[in-house]
Amino acid sequence: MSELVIGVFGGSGLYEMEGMSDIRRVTMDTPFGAPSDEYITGILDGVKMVFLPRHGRGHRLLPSEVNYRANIYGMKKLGVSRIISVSAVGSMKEEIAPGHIVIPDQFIDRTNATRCNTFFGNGIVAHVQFADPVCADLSGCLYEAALASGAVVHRGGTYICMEGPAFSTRAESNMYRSFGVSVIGMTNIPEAKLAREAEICYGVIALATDYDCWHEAHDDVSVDAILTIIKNNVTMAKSIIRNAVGRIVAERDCPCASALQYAVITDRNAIPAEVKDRLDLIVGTYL
Ligand SMILES: CSC[C@H]1O[C@H](OP(=O)(O)O)[C@H](O)[C@@H]1O
Ligand SMILES: Nc1ncnc2[nH]cnc12
Repeated sequence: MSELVIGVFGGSGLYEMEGMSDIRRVTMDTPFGAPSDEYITGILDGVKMVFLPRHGRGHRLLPSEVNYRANIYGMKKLGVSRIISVSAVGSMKEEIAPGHIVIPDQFIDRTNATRCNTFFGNGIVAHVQFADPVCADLSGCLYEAALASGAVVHRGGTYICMEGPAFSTRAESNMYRSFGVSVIGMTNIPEAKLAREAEICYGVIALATDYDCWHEAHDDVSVDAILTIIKNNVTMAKSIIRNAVGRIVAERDCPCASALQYAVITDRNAIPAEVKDRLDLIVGTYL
C-alpha cells in the first residue's frame, strides 16, 4: 500500500500552513513549466503534507496565469494522492452567508479556454469521466472536519468557475443565480480536471467571503471585503485541514484512483516516444 501524502492548494489569503514539522522547501521544474512557487513539505499530526500557494507567495499570479498543469504535476511527483483546495468564493444563495464554509460537489465551467485544463494532446488523446468532479470520499472527510471545527458548513453545491480577473457584472451574477449555483470563484475548474487526469482525489473547502453583486442589502464584492472575511476565517480553514488529515486513510476506494484506466483512446503505437516520456508520471502505467 502506498504511503498517504496529502496536498493542499492555498488560495487567496492562505499562503502558508502552520503546525507542520520536518519542513522542507522543494523547488521544482516540470515538463509543463514552473509551479506557482516552492512546495512546502512537512508532517502534520503524523501525516505527510505538501503545501503550495496557488497564486504564489505575495499573491503574484492571476487565476488565468496560474500554471495549473505544473502545480498538479508537482503534487503527483511528490507522491500526493489527495488534494485539498482552499478557495475564497462569492455566495450565490441567501443562506450561504459570508464566513460560512461550502464543500462543493459540482462545477460549471465558465472559463474561456485561456487555461490549459489537460495533460493530453500533441499525439495522445484521453477523455476522463467528470460527471462527479470531486472525490466523494475526500469531500465527506472535509465536511466532517468542518463540523468538528465548529464551522457553519453546507454540504454539496455547485461552484461556477469564471475567468476573471474582473468580478461579474450584475446581469451575469443574476444569470448564474438562475442556474441554481451555490458559489462563484475563478480557480477550481482546471485543478479539478487535471487532478482527475492525474488520478489524484480532489476536494474543496470553499470559504464564502461575499454575496458577489446580486444581493440588494449587501455591498458589491471587493478585494478589500474578501480579505477582511478571509483574515477572520483562515484559522478556521487551517483547523478544518487539521481535522481532515486524521480522517483520511491511505487506501483509496474511489474511482479517482483509476480514472485513466479506460480513458486513453489513441493507438499506443501511434503515440510519439517523446510524448510517452513527458507523460510517463501521469499515464505511464497504461501505455
Ligand atoms: C482575491 S479575490 C478573487 C480570487 O479569490 C479566489 O481565489 P482562490 O480560489 O485562489 O482563493 C477567486 O477564485 C479569485 O481568484
Ligand atoms: N464574488 C466572487 N467572484 C469570483 N471570485 C470570488 N472569490 C471570492 N469572491 C468572489
